[in-house]
Amino acid sequence: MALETLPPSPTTNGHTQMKKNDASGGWVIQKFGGTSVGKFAEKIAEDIVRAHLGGNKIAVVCSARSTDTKAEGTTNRLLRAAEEALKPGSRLYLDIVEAIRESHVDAGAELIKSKEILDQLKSDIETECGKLINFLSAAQVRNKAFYCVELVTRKVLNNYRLQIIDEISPKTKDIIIGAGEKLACLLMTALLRDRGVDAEYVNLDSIIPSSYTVKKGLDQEFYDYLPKQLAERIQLCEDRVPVVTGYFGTVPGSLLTSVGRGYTDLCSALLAVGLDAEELQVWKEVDGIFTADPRKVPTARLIPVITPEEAAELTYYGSEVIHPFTMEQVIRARIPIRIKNVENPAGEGTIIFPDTIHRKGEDTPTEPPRHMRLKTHDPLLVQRHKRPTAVTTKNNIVVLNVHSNRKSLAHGFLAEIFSTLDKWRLAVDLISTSEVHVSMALHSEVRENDLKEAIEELKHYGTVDVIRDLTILSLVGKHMKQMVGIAGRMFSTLAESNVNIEMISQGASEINISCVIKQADAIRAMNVLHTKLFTYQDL
Ligand SMILES: Nc1ncnc2c1ncn2[C@@H]1O[C@H](COP(=O)(O)OP(=O)(O)O)[C@@H](O)[C@H]1O
Ligand SMILES: N[C@@H](CC(=O)OP(=O)(O)O)C(=O)O
Repeated sequence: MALETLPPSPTTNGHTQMKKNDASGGWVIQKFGGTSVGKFAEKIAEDIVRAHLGGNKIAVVCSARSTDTKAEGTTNRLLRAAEEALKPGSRLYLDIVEAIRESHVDAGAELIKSKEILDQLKSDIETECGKLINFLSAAQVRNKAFYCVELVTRKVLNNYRLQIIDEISPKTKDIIIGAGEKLACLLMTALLRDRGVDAEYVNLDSIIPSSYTVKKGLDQEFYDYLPKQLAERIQLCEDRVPVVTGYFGTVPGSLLTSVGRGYTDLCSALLAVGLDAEELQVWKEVDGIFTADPRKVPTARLIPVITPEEAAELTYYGSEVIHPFTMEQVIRARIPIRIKNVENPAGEGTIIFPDTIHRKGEDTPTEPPRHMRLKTHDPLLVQRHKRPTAVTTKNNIVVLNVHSNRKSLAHGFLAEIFSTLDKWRLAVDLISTSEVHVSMALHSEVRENDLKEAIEELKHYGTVDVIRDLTILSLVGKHMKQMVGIAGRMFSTLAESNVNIEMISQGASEINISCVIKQADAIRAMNVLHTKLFTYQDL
């Protein structure tokens, strides 16, 4: 019998009464990232989920486990297994799945005291890993068959240059990575039950029926549809705590290509909307959003409240605390998002919610969150001092400078440049232009080959020079548009510290001033700006 259907045991691990999810308060969604599930599962079960029951109804969303870094986590291992399964004859994917199986069984054995629950968990892990191996083996067979057809076709066409398909289809990859969230949630459900919480495993892999189609990408229709589906599924849990796989099936266009890594944040956001939650809590290993990356700037301070626009700018410019798609739907539904630390559950964290001040282009200011009882000293009502909100850096930047050969008019020049970038699927992070000159900063983690091809093509329109090993340094803050001279202070501070500036750009949003500097200067520059521009008495 799978955990999904196992009846709660009334005497589990000495807990005579299983805690129910029957509080009168509204829903709070608690999303836990992979490294938190990997390192602090017990703390999550006891000090966070169990401790919150009683006041609110809780829904838990988990990512795939990472015991050390995300790079070494289950999702990356699964992606490696998928690559291996592509190679005809390779059996390495079996070793990878075995290592994943073993790490989940070991974690269960270490954490779970009830033999009955542990045995059940082990059997569920075996089943899940068995399904995964079958799927990977089938993908390998399919690939071999495709390879044979290619061989025949190319021979017919007199082309003997053979290629093995070197990329697994995005949909197949989605199904493979989904196993990571399923295993993490099976473990978390078992652990919660072991600690006296009546929990139910909720596997979302078929929440989107295969018949569901969208016209183009993940549009608003999809964002309205999925929360309803999720809410319906959660209602079936009645008064058990749902432990939901942050993986939500094969979405139109594929999860990895349409949403990308970090998709479990989006899942929790849509669940919050579907359940009309009081709050979405994203639990991490940092106290919230800081004025700068606390690993790089020791004097960085926690920001109590931040607007979604500011959080989005920080996310795009190197401080990715939550997935950029998380905010829009939740804020639309007037649900606050709170970033909290699993290692410090008592901390207030950072609340992401719009302030009630008019923004340019908007007639009506946003209303405060419906469920928050605002107090007069509430930070949402307190005007912050006029200083930037945060400073951030994004490394591995390459700058392309294109000087026009004046064979086309200025508007044609820009159109040609952008169609080249579009053709090679290159996204520009920052741009600065004059009629005959364009400087563009791109993230260099793009496919090196695409970048090379694009550069060759850009040479048709002018001379191109390429500068590598750069960093985008950005000041972000909603108050900056009223701060006369802030850009001047930013650049003079950098100049005084001998930081050379390669390129400057002020975002259209007016809440971001960015420049490009050498990567070797990045940490020093960020610390200098933080010291000089982030103290109240200074401005
Ligand atoms: N402004 C910022 N505020 C908070 N964290 C930041 C900021 N900029 C960068 N970071 C980094 O983002 C990371 C996010 O938290 P964590 O949960 O540990 O990472 P992950 O989601 O990658 O597992 C932290 O390690 C922190 O150093
Ligand atoms: N496990 C997935 C999804 C995710 O959201 O991860 P995390 O919450 O650990 O960032 C990934 O690594 O992409």
